[in-house]
Amino acid sequence: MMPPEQETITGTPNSTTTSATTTPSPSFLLTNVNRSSETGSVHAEPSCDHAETSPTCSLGHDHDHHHNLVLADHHNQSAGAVRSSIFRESLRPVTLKFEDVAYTVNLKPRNGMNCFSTHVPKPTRAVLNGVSGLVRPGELLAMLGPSGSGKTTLLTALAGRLPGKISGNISYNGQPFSSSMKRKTGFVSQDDVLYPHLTVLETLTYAALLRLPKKLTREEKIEQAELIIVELGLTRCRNGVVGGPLLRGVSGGEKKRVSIGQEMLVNPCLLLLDEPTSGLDSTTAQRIIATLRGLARGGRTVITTLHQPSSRLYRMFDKVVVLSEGCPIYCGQAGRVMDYFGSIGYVPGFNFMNPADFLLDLANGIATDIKQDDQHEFHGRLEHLDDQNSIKQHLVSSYKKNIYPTLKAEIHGNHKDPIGLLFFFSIFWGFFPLFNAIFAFPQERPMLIKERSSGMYRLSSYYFARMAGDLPMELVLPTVFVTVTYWMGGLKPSLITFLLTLLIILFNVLVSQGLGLALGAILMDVKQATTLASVTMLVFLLVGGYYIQKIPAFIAWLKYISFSHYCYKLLVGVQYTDNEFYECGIGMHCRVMDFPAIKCLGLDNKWWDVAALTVMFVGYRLLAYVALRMGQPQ
Ligand SMILES: Nc1ncnc2c1ncn2[C@@H]1O[C@H](COP(=O)(O)OP(=O)(O)OP(=O)(O)O)[C@@H](O)[C@H]1O
Repeated sequence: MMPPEQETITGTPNSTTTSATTTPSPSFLLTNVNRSSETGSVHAEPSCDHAETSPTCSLGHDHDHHHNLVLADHHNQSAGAVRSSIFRESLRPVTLKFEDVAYTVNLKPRNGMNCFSTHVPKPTRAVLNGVSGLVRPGELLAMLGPSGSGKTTLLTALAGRLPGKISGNISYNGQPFSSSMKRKTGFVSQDDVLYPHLTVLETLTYAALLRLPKKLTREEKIEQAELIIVELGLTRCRNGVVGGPLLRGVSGGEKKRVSIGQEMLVNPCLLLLDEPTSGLDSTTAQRIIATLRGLARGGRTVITTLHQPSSRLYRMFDKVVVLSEGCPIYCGQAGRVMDYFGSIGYVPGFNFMNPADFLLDLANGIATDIKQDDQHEFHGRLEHLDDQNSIKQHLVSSYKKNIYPTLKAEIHGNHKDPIGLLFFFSIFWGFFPLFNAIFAFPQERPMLIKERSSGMYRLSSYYFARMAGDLPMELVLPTVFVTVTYWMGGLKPSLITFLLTLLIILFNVLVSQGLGLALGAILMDVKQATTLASVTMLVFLLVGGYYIQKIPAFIAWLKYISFSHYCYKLLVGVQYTDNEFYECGIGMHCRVMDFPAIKCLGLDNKWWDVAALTVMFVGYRLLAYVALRMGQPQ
């Protein structure tokens, strides 16, 4: 059972296996958590509103990486500050999925070919061939590949700007490209399209005046342009002319940032950039990628093509797609490429090789080194080791075999979400005793009247008998469900975790039953009680914390009276301990309790949750009893 796609973001820094929604469930950690908890370095500070999250991770012995993150964080913070002041319109997160994208172009017939002949097929060329991927809000995806591998074509297709017929599926929050999506998409082309005679300030101001919605005043639009200048570090050259081939103007990096600024003005949810760092020195390139990462961390979906990023740049990407002659050879977490290619027999020629160089070599069919253990098999498989085409073919077929099925399942959301399933079953299983209990008192009116005349209301012996009768079922079925759920999730919980999970679900069942008794006793009308119970359960479910994490303030208090909320908190709480870590980036390990979707829940006081459930367990029954004593059963 998956939650529906949500607008709220409580993203994760590492989400290969996260849900296909914009809200990764805590289940993501169950398969990624480092149970040994030996990892030294930890980060902190994820926020419940990922849109403003700025994770600061201290890293395992990696100075460069640390430097990158500090730089990125600086940008994140400034990006966050500017966003909060200028972008009053909320950002709508976009999850972009593309599956089996293929694009073929017709080539001009060669001289001598008879164009009018119906027998000679028109020459065509497959520019893209079965490219798939998934990018969530908060993620920065880089497309890598040699020149002519199809990066720009794919980027243009994702921006909804590619003419001609594209086969495959491209969806934006599950919908095809639309005019409203177009308004939310920013596209920065490889060549900066700017007026050379305008200054940086004029360029951005005019763009703001022309592109921002009419409801903003002129002053507000100008203010936004000014803020973009600050955010992109263009203050020093704000009055310099942009320049062009015949007019010396600002530097290439500054020009590129002006182009990005033009798109940022409209606060795009989806930002696509074609080679934003081409021709720039590595520091400027790093600054631009850090800005993009900051924009992504602010809740945007950012995709960029790059030619040859340095290893420092590479480490800033969340995901990469690697293309070789239009075919994908890798799509997934940037930090896992070495592991993946190592697993299929390709290792870099020397230690500490830039992963981007390694990937580009592979995409060109150049395998610098092949693992000793795989040599034999490899020689058998390929006729000539230096045959670049064979290497490419092998990489493409390995992708199809190893990556594509998982990616496809992720795109379709067919992944396992054990906590979600447990929560769903606990709620689902709570419905039966709830509605069962509703009938207990209204159906017993005659007996209750009799009891009343004798001066003693009991909680119905009939009810007790039935509860006892139902108990085996109510115990056995949750046990089966919990076992099946863990089994389906591929997890092997400890016996304690398993028993605690079971206990929580049973507790939830009993509280649910108490609510049914109370409603039945208060209303003494099955129809009314059933309706009220359905509405109450729905509200409790929605504010429980699984489906919606950022509940509007005016109804947020409802979670305190929702037993589903406490049940969910405890269910999540028993799966993890305080000193567990998960991999939240390359070489980074974060505390599980700091995972945004978990931190939002606040699992620090589990005993309070148990106490709240106990109060409800007793309270509902007490309420039922009082209602029976005070009520007037006729
Ligand atoms: N409309 C078209 N007609 C003919 N060929 C095309 C067309 N569109 C793309 N191609 C070809 O498809 C291939 C991929 O082009 P694309 O611009 O996507 O590559 P790229 O990976 O972005 O290259 P670069 O890194 O050099 O920008 C190129 O060989 C290009 O010539």
